[in-house]
Amino acid sequence: QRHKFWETQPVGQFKDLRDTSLPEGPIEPPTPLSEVKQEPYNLPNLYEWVTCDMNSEETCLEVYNLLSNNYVEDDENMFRFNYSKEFLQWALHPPGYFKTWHIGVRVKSSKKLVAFITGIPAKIRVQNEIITMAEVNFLCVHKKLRSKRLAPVMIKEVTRRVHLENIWQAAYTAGVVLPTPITSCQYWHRSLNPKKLIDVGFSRLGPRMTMSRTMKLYKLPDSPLTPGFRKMELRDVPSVTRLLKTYLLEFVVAPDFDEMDVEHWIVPKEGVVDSFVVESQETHEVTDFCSFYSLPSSILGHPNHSNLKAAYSYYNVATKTPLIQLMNDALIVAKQMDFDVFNALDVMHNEGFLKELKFGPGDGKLHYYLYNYRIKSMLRSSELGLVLL
Ligand SMILES: COc1cccc(CC(=N)NC(=O)c2cccnc2OC2CCNCC2)c1
Repeated sequence: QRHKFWETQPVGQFKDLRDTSLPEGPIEPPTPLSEVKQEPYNLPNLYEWVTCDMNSEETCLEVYNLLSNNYVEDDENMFRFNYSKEFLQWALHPPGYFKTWHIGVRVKSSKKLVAFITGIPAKIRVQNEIITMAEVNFLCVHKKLRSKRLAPVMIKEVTRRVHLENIWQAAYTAGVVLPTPITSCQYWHRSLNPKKLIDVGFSRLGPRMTMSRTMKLYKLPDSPLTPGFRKMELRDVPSVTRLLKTYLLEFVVAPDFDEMDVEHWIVPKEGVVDSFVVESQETHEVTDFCSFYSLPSSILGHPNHSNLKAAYSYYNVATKTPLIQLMNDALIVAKQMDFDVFNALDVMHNEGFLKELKFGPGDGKLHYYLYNYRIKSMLRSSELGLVLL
């Protein structure tokens, strides 16, 4: 019964892991567009497909509410991701996006939105191949409709609509192990507001630690320490793009960003994504940058806290400033912006700062997957240069 659905899909199968004769690359060839199923997959009778226009305030609010009440929770069901409306519009409207890849399911009678799944196009390099893929995200089925096998049909429908745009690969993450991860990342948390994190049960007081000792342990300076550290601006896009493109070449799987992508994904958007550059005081060139996105979580059933303000490490490139110093400044500004916690995966060069900057390991893993693309063997998480939202 395990992976009944995934055993039918063009993804690396566990049984193939031993078979090193299988070539790296697409598992199935593209289908002629005329042979791609033209009509949507069948849904159970009571439900209908809908394309969600995220530029519509009303629809965006429906999607926000569905996710806010039914999306991913931590393993102990104490927290649930609470993506903001502005974040969802940012995440789903990158250059070249397709409205038809923002897919909802409504109850025919009540028109209530009860499920959602999305794709966005992205140029991803795998080794030396640059492939236009779909990044699939926000798969959500209302709690009351679980184990009706809706998720497989949602995945088949987004795959069909991706195929109609002549795109044959996808990238996605999950907190569960499916056939077959290209890598599994450990996530790490750096306390910024330890008292609140302990109050809400996100963290626990260490052995032989008092609350005041803990608050002192995580205390940070009031402002960044690196000379020339400032908020990124639109005028920094060319230099940040050069820094990021060069840096990401170090990794086996990474996005191939151009200036339009950097303008969309990295230029600060209030309450959504923040980024900072280090501008050399002598040459005025940008030598480093760091960025993090804002993904709050609802705190479930707590008497006096309802929201956990969390920053998630995004893309960081240090060429002159030590990475540890750059990321310490990221922690300092995140604390200044009243974030409670700063999260990071052990991808790229992150392992180099996690312990030194007092991150603690989370209690789970985030697994990365490619659809219809086989790679020889699993990557080390430090070989991954892709951060999904
Ligand atoms: C603290 O509130 C939570 C609410 C729901 C789930 C989790 C645990 C968890 N699953 N965390 C992650 O997946 C995670 C941990 C560190 C960095 N990025 C992450 O996930 C990102 C990227 C994948 N899509 C969700 C956000 C925590």
